[in-house]
Amino acid sequence: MTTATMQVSQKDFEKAQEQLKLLKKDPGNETKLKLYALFKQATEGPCNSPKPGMLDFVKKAKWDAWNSLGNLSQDNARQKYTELVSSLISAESAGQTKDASPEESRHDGYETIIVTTKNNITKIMFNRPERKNAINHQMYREIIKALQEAGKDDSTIAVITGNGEYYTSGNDLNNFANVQPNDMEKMAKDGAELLKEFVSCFIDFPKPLIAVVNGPAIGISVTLLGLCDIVYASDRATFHTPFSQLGQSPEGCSSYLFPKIMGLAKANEMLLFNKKLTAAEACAWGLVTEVFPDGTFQKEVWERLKAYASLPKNSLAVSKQLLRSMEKEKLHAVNSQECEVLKERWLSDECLNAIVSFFQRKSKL
Ligand SMILES: CCCCC/C=C/CC(=O)SCCNC(=O)CCNC(=O)[C@H](O)C(C)(C)COP(=O)(O)OP(=O)(O)OC[C@H]1O[C@@H](n2cnc3c(N)ncnc32)[C@H](O)[C@@H]1OP(=O)(O)O
Repeated sequence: MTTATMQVSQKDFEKAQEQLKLLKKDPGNETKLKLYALFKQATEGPCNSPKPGMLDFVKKAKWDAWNSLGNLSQDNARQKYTELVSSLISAESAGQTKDASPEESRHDGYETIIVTTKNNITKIMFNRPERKNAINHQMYREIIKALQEAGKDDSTIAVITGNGEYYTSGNDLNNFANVQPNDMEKMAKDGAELLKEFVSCFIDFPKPLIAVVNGPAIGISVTLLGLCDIVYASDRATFHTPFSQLGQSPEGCSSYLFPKIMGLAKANEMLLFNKKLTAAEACAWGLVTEVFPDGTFQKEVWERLKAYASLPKNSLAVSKQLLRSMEKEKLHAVNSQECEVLKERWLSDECLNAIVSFFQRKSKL
């Protein structure tokens, strides 16, 4: 194609301006700035107005966009403007013929969790409903992998939830079963390392992380809520950290975060004395953001999350990181210390007796 045939007439340029007014969807600020700059260049030539002050954000963004076109000729600017409008019109009419809502894509390679992405949300769902979503070693590792991937994918937010009746019943007590006496120390050491890595992923997660607590939550699944950015709960959910009952000790940075969230007196009732909270209590104590009736829980929460996930992704990520950065070092230190204490706890008679008792069907929470 020669330059002559590529050239756009004044009439085409004017037609493009009319077509632009017919767009149904806002093309977004970046595209609007590009259109503005090309229009100015096409009609007035290279940027000739004085640079606005730093605090005049809108004028400065417009000026920057126009100025960035340098000495682009008016003909070329008209051409680019017309092409841009035409691509927006085509994209919109293609979008109208397709299903408006994007498909949910399922991520491969997971057995104990289901990982999907839709509407800029990556959802990580505990998926052992027949075991009340108890977290075995494989599930810890798969959640680590899923969080690492979600941290880097295109999603704006990530959500953790449970499949079925429970959110999760916490650590799978089978993680401690069938260990030969000679292997006990290794079991405790490996367990502490895995736990430390697992909790670190929550501390370091770079985007908003939201817990959608669909039912009862026990143990580590409750402590981790302190590391989530928002916690939505069904009114059927309960929150139970039975550490002393199990001869264990708090993890998930709860020994530091729970007193900050709910005050020391309340945290002590949960973390020392096994107090199980209703969803309403957990909300009043600051652990839960909002409680929804179970009948409308999924609909209300996902509608809200869809709206949140359409907010500017980078702004959300940097803001989350800013909020977390103040505490990050401290949280990693707390995590290390909690894992060290638990390593000893798992070798204690108090813990072993509680586990034997569970498997002999003598105790249930
Ligand atoms: C790397 C290691 C890191 C370790 C980090 C440490 C974390 C600490 C914690 O998370 S502490 C919390 C530990 N969790 C528990 O103690 C819960 C134990 N489970 C129960 O008390 C009950 O199962 C229940 C109250 C959750 C549910 O009771 P219900 O009667 O409604 O249902 P069942 O008991 O019949 O459950 C169905 C089957 O699922 C098995 N199961 C449920 N939860 C767990 C679990 N956490 N660990 C192991 N197994 C669990 C239950 O045994 C049933 O199995 P069965 O059908 O074979 O009998």
